[in-house]
Amino acid sequence: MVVTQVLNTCTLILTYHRELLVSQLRSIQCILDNLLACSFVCEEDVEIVLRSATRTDQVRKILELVQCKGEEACEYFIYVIYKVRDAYVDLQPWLKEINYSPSSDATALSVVNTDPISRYSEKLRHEMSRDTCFIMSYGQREETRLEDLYTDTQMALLDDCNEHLGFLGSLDELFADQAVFNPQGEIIYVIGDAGVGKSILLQRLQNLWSKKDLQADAIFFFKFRCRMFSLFKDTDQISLRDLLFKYNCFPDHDPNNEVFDYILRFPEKVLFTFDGYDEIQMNDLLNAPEVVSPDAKAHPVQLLDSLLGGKLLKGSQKVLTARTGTEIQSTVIRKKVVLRGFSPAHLKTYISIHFKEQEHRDQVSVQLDASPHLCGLCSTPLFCWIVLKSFRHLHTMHDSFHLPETCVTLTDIFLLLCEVCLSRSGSSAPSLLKKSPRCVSETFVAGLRPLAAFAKVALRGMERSSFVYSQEELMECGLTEEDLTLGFLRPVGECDASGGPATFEILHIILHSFLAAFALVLDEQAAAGSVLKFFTECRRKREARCAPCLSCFCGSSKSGEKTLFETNEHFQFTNLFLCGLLSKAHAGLMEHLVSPVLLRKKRALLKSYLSTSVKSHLVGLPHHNSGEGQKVHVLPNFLWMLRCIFETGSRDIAQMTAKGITAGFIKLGYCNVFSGDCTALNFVLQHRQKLLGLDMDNNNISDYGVKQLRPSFCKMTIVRLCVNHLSDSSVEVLAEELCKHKVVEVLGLYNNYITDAGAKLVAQIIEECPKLRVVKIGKNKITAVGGRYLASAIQKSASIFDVGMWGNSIGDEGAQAFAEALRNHPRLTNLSLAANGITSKGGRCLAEALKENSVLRIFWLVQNELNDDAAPHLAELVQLLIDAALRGITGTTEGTRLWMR
Ligand SMILES: Nc1ncnc2c1ncn2[C@@H]1O[C@H](COP(=O)(O)OP(=O)(O)OP(=O)(O)O)[C@@H](O)[C@H]1O
Repeated sequence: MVVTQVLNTCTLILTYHRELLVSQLRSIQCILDNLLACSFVCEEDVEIVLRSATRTDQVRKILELVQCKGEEACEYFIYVIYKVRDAYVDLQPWLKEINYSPSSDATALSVVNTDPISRYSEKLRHEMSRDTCFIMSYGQREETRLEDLYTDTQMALLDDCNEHLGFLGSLDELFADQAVFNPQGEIIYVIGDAGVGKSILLQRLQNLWSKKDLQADAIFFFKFRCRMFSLFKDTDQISLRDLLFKYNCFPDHDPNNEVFDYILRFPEKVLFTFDGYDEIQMNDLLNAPEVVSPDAKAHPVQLLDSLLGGKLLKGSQKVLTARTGTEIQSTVIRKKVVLRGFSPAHLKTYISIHFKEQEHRDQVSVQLDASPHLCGLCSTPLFCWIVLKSFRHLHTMHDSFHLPETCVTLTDIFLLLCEVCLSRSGSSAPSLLKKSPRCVSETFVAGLRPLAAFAKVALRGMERSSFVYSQEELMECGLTEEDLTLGFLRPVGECDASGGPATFEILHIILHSFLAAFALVLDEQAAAGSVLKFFTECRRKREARCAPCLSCFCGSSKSGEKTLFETNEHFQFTNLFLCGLLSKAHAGLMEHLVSPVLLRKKRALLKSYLSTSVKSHLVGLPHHNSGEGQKVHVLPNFLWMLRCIFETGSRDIAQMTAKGITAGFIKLGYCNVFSGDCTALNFVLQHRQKLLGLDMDNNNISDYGVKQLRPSFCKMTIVRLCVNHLSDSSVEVLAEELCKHKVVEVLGLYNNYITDAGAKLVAQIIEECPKLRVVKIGKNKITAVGGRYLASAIQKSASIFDVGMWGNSIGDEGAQAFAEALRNHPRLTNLSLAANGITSKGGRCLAEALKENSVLRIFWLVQNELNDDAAPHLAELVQLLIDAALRGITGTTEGTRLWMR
């Protein structure tokens, strides 16, 4: 401070702090540019400075120069350091130390930021804005702006055990501390099913950052698609610098490597996005040592591994996306977000963004409302996009186009997409006056040549697990230049690592799978049996899969054998579409494209394969006995089997599967079941004669899924739908069905969005279903009103024995109602009223009621607002209970201690 007062002129300040400035001042060019622009120095001065060999000498020269020019030049020198913060980050503490505040003379002068770091940041923003402002659309003819079409989706936060922690309110919250379960971890891990919008979410982040609208402290943003890493040869070796600059953008005018140095010094200012980690392919390279030096050359996958594992650029911010089910080491994860697709409200918004005309909005909404199954499919943004796009296109082309109805399959949706692409070939803009009748088979027959060629391309890619094609390869498969604009492909500039000719990929990986399936069906040359090649591949991979992992990122592979990391979902999708294309429902169309005899042969082969594998799968499932009878926890492959069976539409196989489930209780918990899958499940369960328990906890079935399961509830003894985003409208369906059939024994609805209206319906189920023993309805949105309905129903029920109400807000009024229910209840043994906002008033009522209850054994009251007032009353009853969990009582009196016993 004393020094600052003495050194009251900038000239003296520079003299006094010369040593520090010489050692810390970087970005010489920016200082020189500004001194020159304001005429404090001339061109010749600049030349003299730049002639010095080292940076430190250059700084010395500059200091001499400005001090020679006088006080004004010295102050301007400091002012530049003050204004261009990013470039002179090291000197910011020094400015504080000297208490610098610019004079009005200095602020009258302008400062231009010509610092390489800021310039590079600007360049990155500019290129990122250009690359991210459009959303994928059909072909290269039509483009939609991201900001016009982007709609929020449900982004759920998970903890390290995959327990639901609520939703993200906005994308900015992605970087907030909320739900961080491992502060040492650096990766924000975003997972979700195929087509749920992971890539679009990253695109949105990139676009926001490019416009400086993202609340993340990042000067640089590097985006990578994991798919690009499969384009490198095994022998390729590159440096981290090349990985960053060659595959994003190159820093101009940076002779002293300042940008890269900055990145190494301040990795926390760098944000990375890596899209599609499930597509990373592992190979022998992974046994090579990890990369720890930023100067070393290594295979790009190793660099990726080291970046993700924090061995390189430790402290950088990283968002990684992958398909659900892709496991990575939890120690590197900071927080986890799972994308759940569109909620009904999002869907409405998306429809209104898509259609400007009210008439179209209404038509689509009416058609969707009539089909919960289609709505379920449309909760996945990709499927929704196809459905709405197809509607718009086909509606303008043809007289009366309706969306597919009740039993729409994924094959139907992708056939629609192909129809749209093919109907665009050679067609002029659709005219409102000249609408033609729609004939699907005609469109496909007319477009068969390009369709078969695209299918061939897709099959090739699928066989070699590489999804990027050169124009040459496309031509080899029979495509013409004109075909490329049909809409099946999109260019992928960023994968063009070597600056070579353009490369392309199929619009979306699921369309890729669909086209590969089409190729298998169309192929008249290969043996009919080869149609099953990807089923075999999936089985092989299932059997071979052992701890798949990147070397340091996911633990090391012990076997040393060539292990594949990628999920085999694209094969599973190909199989699924194969089932659809060979189904009887599509025979009418396919017979126009392939010989009917061959088609029948392939169908028979597929059917026989499916039957055999369903049988062996079901026999092989691990059964175990539980209090609720024989139970079987199905494996994820079971879900794919159900999906395939549904696509075939084969009642025989569905019947056989239903019979093959010998256990009385199947667990499909944490199986990633989404609402669209419920139709497939229902398709099989319809054929089941015997009663069945079904545990679907922790999935994403939503109200649409429950509606799809409606016909199956008649045989369900156990209905567990906890953590599934259900609202009261699901409970309406349940109440109708369960009360009609009265076989239900266990009802699990924990952690959904059920309100008092839903609670009233659950109360009806309790009253009307005489076998109902267990009801779990905790963590919903039930208040005293709903609490009273439930308590009154429980009071009347002679069968109910276990009730979980934890985490609602029934308060004292609700507690009073439960107290009444407890009084002399003949069977209620377990009750949880924890975390319900109950105070001592409610506690005293419960205590009084307990005096007249001799059966309650487990009673949870933790996390309420009881205090010592209630304690003595309840305490004397503790002895009666086996496990009275009554913590949460405040106060330190004798009563409390008694109570805590
Ligand atoms: N939030 C969104 N708003 C509007 N449209 C979306 C949104 N998310 C996805 N879409 C639509 O769905 C399509 C597929 O999304 P995207 O490619 O991001 O899915 P994904 O989860 O990355 O799929 P995959 O795992 O199969 O690669 C997008 O091209 C877009 O048309």
